Amino acid sequence: MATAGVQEARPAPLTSTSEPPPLFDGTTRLYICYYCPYAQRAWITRNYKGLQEKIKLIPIDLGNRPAWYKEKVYPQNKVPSLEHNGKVIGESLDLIKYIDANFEGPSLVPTDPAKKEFGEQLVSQVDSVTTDLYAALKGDAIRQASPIFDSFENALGKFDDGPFFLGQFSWVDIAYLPFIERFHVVFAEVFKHDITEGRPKLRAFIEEVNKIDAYTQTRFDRKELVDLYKRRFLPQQQ
Ligand SMILES: N[C@@H](CCC(=O)N[C@@H](CS)C(=O)NCC(=O)O)C(=O)O
Repeated sequence: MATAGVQEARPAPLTSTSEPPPLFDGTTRLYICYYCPYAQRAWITRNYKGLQEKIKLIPIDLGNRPAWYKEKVYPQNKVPSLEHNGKVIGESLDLIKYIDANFEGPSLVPTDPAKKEFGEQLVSQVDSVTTDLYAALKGDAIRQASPIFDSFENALGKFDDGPFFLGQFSWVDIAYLPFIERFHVVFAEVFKHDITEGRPKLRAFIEEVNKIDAYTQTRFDRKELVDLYKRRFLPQQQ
């Protein structure tokens, strides 16, 4: 298991010339890409539950993907996917819940009905929220994204027994965190705008997640992230 503060070794991504691992040999494998926010959700979940020894990380080079990944592992040809018990499951939001329900480690879904219901509501909105954030990058970014960051601030105020969306750290934080990380960094570096300014709960949230090793192990290099976003979403900023 990774020790606090020590970075777990990151194996080199598999490419079109890499041999497949010995598939369906009983090993549980999580196929990811280091910069993918969806894969990061499953990766944080695996780390938070302390499953570093039980779930092997298999990074894929999406730009030069091995053909066997689509043919033999995951026909949808996306990451993340999880090879477990002779089958392969995908979709990051489903995977958070699947890993939580099928492996040992601290539970990520609270039992309190009010928290459960609010959590389901927040997670059901995450795809449209992130779509709107990416759309904001193409327009008047700060003005368009501000109401979304305000909605995070409001949601973070709903439960007062901790700094996270449902008070204590949960699957909701994992669903939102890879995107909050990316937009926090990109707004700071590209637009010189601190999304936590005037949003103390969002600031506390970011401070607290940065103390969670399961997450910090998965963080993407700040400079590489900005370069990637400039190339992909902000060609006008290059
Ligand atoms: N809805 C999927 C989205 C996964 C996804 O789009 N992953 C991207 C990388 S960030 C991918 O694999 N793209 C490859 C492709 O679309 O060909 C999930 O939540 O798991």
